[in-house]
This record gives sequence, structure tokens and C-alpha cells, in this order.
Amino acid sequence: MSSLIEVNHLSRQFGHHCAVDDVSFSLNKGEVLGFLGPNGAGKSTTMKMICGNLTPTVGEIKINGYDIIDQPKLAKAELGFLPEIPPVYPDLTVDEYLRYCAKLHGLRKHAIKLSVERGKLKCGLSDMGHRLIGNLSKGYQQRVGIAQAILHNPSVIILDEPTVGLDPIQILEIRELIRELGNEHSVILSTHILPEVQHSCSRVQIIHHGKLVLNEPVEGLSRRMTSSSLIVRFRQQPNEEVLQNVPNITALEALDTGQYLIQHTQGTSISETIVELSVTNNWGLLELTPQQHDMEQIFLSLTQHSNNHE
Ligand SMILES: Nc1ncnc2c1ncn2[C@@H]1O[C@H](COP(=O)(O)OP(=O)(O)OP(=O)(O)O)[C@@H](O)[C@H]1O
Repeated sequence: MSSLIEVNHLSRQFGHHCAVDDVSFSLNKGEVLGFLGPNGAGKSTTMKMICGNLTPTVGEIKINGYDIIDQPKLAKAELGFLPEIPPVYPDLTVDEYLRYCAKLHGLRKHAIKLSVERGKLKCGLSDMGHRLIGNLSKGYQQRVGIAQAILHNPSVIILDEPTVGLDPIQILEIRELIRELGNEHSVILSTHILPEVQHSCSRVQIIHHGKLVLNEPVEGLSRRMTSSSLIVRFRQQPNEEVLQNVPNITALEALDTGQYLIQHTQGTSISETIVELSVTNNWGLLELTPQQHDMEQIFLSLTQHSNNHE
């Protein structure tokens, strides 16, 4: 598989603080890569370096074979970037702004009209050309930000926290747009929101305190999120001894009347047995909820794991 982005041993210091610490990864053609990490993990710093907006302290970045430091024009022609704060001008109309960006991308006069129309179409802005950007909702302003990033039809699109500050419906719309962009471009999506990665990405990398701690297909992340505990609730008080003797149950903790937190052996499923027991004994099963690890727990397990190997 050919790599569109190659990042090798990338680091960035701010004074004594190491914001990005020896990060290496690649982006392959057709991938939507989630770059996931909590606030301050080093995501934006990495994105800015890849886009040539910030010089690395150490390391090498190649975009479709072009070095971002030595061949910035050629490298940047392959990239579209939406920074964390969309670089839109509120006093311009959507058309004026996109035409201006197309010029900045170096498109020729006859190509500008076409690329602006195509950008608007892809981002659901076809009817918005004459609207002032300052009067658009935050979700539509974000669409304008994405449209400017794709005007020159780049091979790679980099989106830094594209759903921050949007309402739930706008978030769903932008996630859908990212998925659609992934059909024609390779995408890096930087975010601290786990479901965003699960919805839009094919692969995930987790960055924590400037270091990459995970790089795997997104299905692997979903597996890691599955924990080995369930919450169950019954209408009738169940026989706790019977429950405790179910194979693979390792702990039973009463949370409320008829409600329990059940721990079981990792990799086993006990749901079917619980349902069968409840029906046989007429306990009246009201709830059976598998517990999910949240991102903080995943970070903890990953970093503890890497610490154990240091
Ligand atoms: N220009 C700067 N000068 C000094 N420190 C900086 C600078 N830019 C970033 N940092 C620090 O580097 C670390 C990583 O910041 P970065 O913005 O890359 O994180 P992030 O993962 O994008 O987080 P967020 O989601 O909050 O933007 C933080 O501790 C931040 O305070």
C-alpha cells in the first residue's frame, strides 16, 4: 500500500516542555485516520507540523513523497487543512471567501469557478454562495472551513477538532460529511471525542502526553472498550447464591434493590445464562447493560501497559 504521509521520529519542544515526543506513523491511500487524545496531548501541534505551519524540533515529514521542509510548495499542494479555529472571514460571502481561498491555493482563473462550485456541492453549501459567512450557523461555518480545504482537490485532508462547539445535529452532519470525504480523499481527523473516531475512521492512533500509545484498526478500539462487567436489574429479588455460581462470574455487587454489578472473566459472555436463569426462576429481568470503558480508562490501561514495559 502506498503511503501519502510518512512521519518519522517527530518531536516538538516548547521551551522545556516536550509537546510531541518521537512520533512516527504513516497514512495510506483511502484511509480515514483518527488521531485521538485528550486536551493538551499534542494533536494540534502534530497537525500544524504536518501542514508546514510549525517547524519540528526533530523529525521528518513527507507528503506523497515531498518533504514538508525542503519542498513545501509541492508538499502543501497535496494537503487540505482545517485548523481547530476555522480560518473564515465573517464579512465575506461564501462565494467571495472560497474564490479568495482558491486563488491562495494557486488555482488558475478558469479552474476557480469550477472548484468553488464543486467544493460547495461536496459540503452541502450549494444554496449558500451569497450568504455572509458571519450570518451562518457554526455548523455551516465549519462546512465553509472544510470546503476551503478541498478546493484544490488535495490527496490528504487534515481536520483538527472539526466538531468542537457544534450542536448534536450539526455534529452528526459534519461526521457524515467526513465519511463522504473519505471516499475520495485520505483523511486525518484529530479529535478528543471517542465516538467521532468510531463513526468516521478506519484506523485510530492515540496520543497521550505527546507519545503515540496505540495504532490499530478502529475495530480493535471497539474491542478494548468492551469491559468484563454488566449491570443487571430484576423485578424480583434473585437468589444471589445461584447468580454467584454462574460459570465465569468473578464478583457480584448489590447496587440497589434487585440491581447488581456483575464482574466476569475477560473474553467470556454471561448474558445468555443470566437471561435463561431469570426466565427459569421468574426473576423478571428489567436491565442487562454491558459496561463500556471510557476513553480515560483506555488511556490508563494503555499507558500502564507501556509503563510496565519500560
Ligand atoms: N505555542 C505554544 N507554546 C507553548 N506551549 C504550547 C504551544 N502550543 C502548544 N503548547 C503546549 O503543548 C501541549 C500540546 O498542545 P496541543 O495544542 O498540541 O494539544 P492538543 O492535543 O491539540 O489539545 P487540545 O485538544 O486542547 O487543542 C500543551 O501542553 C500545550 O499547552
